[in-house]
Amino acid sequence: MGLGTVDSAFIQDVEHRPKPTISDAGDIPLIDLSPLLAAPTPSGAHEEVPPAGLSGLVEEVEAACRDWGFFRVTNHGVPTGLLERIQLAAREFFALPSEEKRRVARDEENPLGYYDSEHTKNVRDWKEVFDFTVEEPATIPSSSDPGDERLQEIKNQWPEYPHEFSEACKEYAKGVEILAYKLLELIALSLKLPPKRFNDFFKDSTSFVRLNHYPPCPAPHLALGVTRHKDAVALTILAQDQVGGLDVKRKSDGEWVRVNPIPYSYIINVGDIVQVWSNDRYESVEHRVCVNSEKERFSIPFFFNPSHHTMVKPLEELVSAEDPAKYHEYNWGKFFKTKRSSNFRKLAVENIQIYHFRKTQ
Ligand SMILES: O=C(O)CCC(=O)C(=O)O
Ligand SMILES: [Fe+2]
Repeated sequence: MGLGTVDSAFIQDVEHRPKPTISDAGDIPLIDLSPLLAAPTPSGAHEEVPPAGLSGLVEEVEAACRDWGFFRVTNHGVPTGLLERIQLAAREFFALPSEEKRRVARDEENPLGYYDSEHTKNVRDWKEVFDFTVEEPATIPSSSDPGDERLQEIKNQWPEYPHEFSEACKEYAKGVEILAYKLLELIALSLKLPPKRFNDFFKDSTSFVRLNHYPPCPAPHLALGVTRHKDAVALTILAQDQVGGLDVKRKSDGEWVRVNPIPYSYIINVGDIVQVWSNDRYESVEHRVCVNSEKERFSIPFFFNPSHHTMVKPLEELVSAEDPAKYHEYNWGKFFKTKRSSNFRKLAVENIQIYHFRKTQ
């Protein structure tokens, strides 16, 4: 990071390097959530039928999740001031000298804090990150070993500078979590389920927020800010700045398309957990981040995750004799622990993925 030349650990294989031009994902759905402010909230519904004012919105969410796995939202209710405050805190934190940032570095024991050497698909990402959980502390398994039932409390590591940092982070997380629950309820309704069908899974959540900083890169045609990947989570709620660089693999034709920034909107994507719960009705879609040689970029994903003890499997209501469960169940905590410990270093093999739980048909 910050090297004049690019270390070979960052270099992508030829087929995964970004092309010089990319088309804009202009047709990615943009959903106006204002009906949520005017009509009863999704939680006002007690049945699988959305309240009158929300049925159009639920249909839009259904189409977006089915056709794209990605959408953007406006009028989402997260106060602008919360986003501006955490963006400023992130900018100030990443501008600190490296030794200062390393005082809150993650290590093998604690997966939270600062980190600049993540490998996605065994290629190093051109970025530095800071992770914190929404619940403080959060509980996860101590080991990825399925026979080991011990648990571990993971604690946020807050830096001394900037002084406002932890406050800005905590308040932002609380604000976005409200939006996360609204989206979860809309997604439940869109699958013809009661709006709170998923809510219990999120008590004692393992949700976390990541601050991403992508410094200018001298070789943006060779490296990526984040290598192509799918999010292992339930839902991601992403704030990106005005620089741009997020690419989504469009389902209709498999082309990479750029999600250009719209100020104060959020980018939502369904993760692997929703894919499994919905028995593949909604797929978790591949995405990546391109970097550029002039501008640094910041982004802030909120990863909405269930409790560690959640057993993830296709929902009973969505499977039938004609449409049997496509996945074996897996324990979210063990999955998370395996993924978090293995992305700490370059591996000789691929990291854990949900298709390892797919049933052969
Ligand atoms: O920076 C972005 O736009 C997206 C980052 C991302 O995909 C991730 O952190 O999982
Ligand atoms: Fe992602």
